[in-house]
Amino acid sequence: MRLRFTKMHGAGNDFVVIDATAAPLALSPAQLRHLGDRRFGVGADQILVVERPHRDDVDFRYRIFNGATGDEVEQCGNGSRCFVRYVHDHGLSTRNPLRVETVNNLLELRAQPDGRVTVNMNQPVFEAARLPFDPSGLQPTPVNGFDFWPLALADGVSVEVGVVSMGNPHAVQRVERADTAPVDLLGPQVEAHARFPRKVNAGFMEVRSRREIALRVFERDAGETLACGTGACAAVVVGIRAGWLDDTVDVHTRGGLLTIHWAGLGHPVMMTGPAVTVFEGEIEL
Ligand SMILES: N[C@@H](CCC[C@H](N)C(=O)O)C(=O)O
Repeated sequence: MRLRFTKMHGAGNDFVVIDATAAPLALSPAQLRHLGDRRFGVGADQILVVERPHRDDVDFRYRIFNGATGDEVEQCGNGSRCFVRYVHDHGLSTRNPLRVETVNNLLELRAQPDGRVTVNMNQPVFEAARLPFDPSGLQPTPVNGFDFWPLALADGVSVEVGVVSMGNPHAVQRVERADTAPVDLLGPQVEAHARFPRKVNAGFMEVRSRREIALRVFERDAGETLACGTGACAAVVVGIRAGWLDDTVDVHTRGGLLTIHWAGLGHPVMMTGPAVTVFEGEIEL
């Protein structure tokens, strides 16, 4: 099968985007991994598939697969911005804002005049069972009334994480400096920690001021990426709940800048950032 694709990125978190609006497309995990493979395929952190919606009140459905495993995941912040750019650039819709369903959510996305995209990422979810996260027997450390949970890692190391779901699970720890944080060492241990039965995205947040953080994320089934949109939302939410951050925060990732706004409990998280097309192509699968 010959497949047309578009290579895109949002702050360096990169995607292969495929149009399945004309006809249904069922790619196998092996085909998805091939698309994600940086040496033998195209190369991408995630594969995004644009489909017709299953319900009347939204414009599209979009599905997300981690490129390294081919497994479907619930949410991808940077991908959702690229999805809007893709749909507009390929003439699939001129609507703005667009409403889109993901496997477990409904998002509203708005292309901005400056080329960036703003996404209503919905409200963060803190219930442990919904991540899922198993806190049984653990003693949390409350910071400003928000719980940080101790995670025992190898060699007697323990880290304290704030846990939150942005549709997908996140565990965020505060570090002195993001650039020297031991992401390679601790990221895989947090990601696969037994307390997270479906694994977790591991965030390392440096608070630079009340309006600025630096963030690195070791993504579930992807390794460290240059940016993680849901990770940026999760880190800012945790920082606001802990009393460290104001409601609008610039998040510096290794691949670019994202701006996150959250007015607090009961409000959705708004994420603004870039969405860029790199090239288009065809591949034999
Ligand atoms: N890059 C993404 C998140 C992609 C999914 C993640 N790896 C997971 O498994 O939950 C983003 O920008 O949010």
